[in-house]
Amino acid sequence: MGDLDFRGRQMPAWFPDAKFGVFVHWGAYSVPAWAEPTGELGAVDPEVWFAHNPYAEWYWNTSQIEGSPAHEHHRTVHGGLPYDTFLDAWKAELFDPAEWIDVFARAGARYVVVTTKHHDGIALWDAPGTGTRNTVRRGPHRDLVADLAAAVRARGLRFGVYYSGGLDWHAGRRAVIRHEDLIDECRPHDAAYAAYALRQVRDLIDRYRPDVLWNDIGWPDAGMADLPDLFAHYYATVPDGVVNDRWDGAHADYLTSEYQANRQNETAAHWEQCRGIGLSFGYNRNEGPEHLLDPAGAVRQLVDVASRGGNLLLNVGPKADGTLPGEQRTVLEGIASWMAGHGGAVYATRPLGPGAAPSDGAPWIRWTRDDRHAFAFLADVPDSARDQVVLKTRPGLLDPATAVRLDDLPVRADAVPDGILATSVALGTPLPTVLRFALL
Ligand SMILES: CC(=O)NC[C@H]1N[C@@H](C)[C@@H](O)[C@@H](O)[C@@H]1O
Repeated sequence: MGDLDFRGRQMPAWFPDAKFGVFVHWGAYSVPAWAEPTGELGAVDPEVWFAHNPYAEWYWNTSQIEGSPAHEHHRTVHGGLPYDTFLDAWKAELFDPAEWIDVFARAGARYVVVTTKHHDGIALWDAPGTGTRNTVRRGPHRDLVADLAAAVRARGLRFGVYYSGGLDWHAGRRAVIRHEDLIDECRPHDAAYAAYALRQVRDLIDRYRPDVLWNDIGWPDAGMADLPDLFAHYYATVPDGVVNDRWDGAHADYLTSEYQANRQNETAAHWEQCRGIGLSFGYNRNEGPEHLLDPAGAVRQLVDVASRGGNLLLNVGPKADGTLPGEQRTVLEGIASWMAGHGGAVYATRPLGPGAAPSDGAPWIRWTRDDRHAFAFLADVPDSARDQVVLKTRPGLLDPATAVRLDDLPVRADAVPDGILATSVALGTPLPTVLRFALL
């Protein structure tokens, strides 16, 4: 990742301390809210990915692919109408930004990143150059970016903007049929689009002062020379802002992975894994419980990422009417109740590093640390273990006698040859139990 003139720029502590953010993908695509729940990015054959795209926010593209189920769905259910019809049908009549952010804050999110313009080219603010192709002039008739920025900041959370710099289906490109299309064929790279996109990102910076600048897919070739000034302007406007890595290699404060894709980025000094609660970022009416993380799964995703030094950006796909889908809200509320008693073992921690081994099976074990303590997260301890588990640690790392459970239930911890034998109750639950030890 080639740093431009920002060599040696320090990562603001708030970002790695935050550990947990909520992503919001909300757009005209939330009206059809239709995709095949095929599988996770990185686990589905790229050859079938685009025609059977589980990302409901890709509806315009998927429905253009002849022979795809989405194409058939669009023809039979929506009469093959132009995609922008969905913008006018998007009313957001029940949208209550403060209510959303209350759910996200209680779940323990420390930052919220919202789509401001996704690949469909429709802006959620009165973006320069979009004419009426935005939510202020049509559909919701609201500056949704401003509404969300205000609600996020009123709750003391950090606010970030997602912008699709690399793909804009209104910039006159054909549908993405296969992965290599994403490089050139289907992406706008011309000077006119580069000026258009630059003007919009500068507008986002100047209007909303976002704490996170989250670009996606890449940046137009003709606009790469604009980026040093853009980032300099951003940092001058938001000194402790952070920039992600999807600018075609121009610059990054941190690297990103997405579901199972780009996992190699999770070894960087600073990184963030993004994924939906289900298989899609935009709301997909075809997703059922079998496609979604359950609360324990979401908590363990967060703990696993935090234990390896990353942040989890977990996505919520609101419905077109502005309500949060019940099944997604349930997951967030499950995270909330666990984080209420255990967040202190996640926030502002760092990987414990060598000397204490995570597990890759049952029991599920992860570690974090702060300046004075090590935290062991245990889940799925088999019944046969009778609520005992050996935590593999090196001698002299931590003091077993100082073991306490963060939920105040009793625990016994004894030094054994390859670590610590912890004995307690209900270690077999899917939701992690957390033990705290003093570091020696
Ligand atoms: C790895 C990659 O380029 N992903 C693009 C992907 N990012 C997600 C956060 C969603 O916005 C998808 O719709 C988008 O295509």
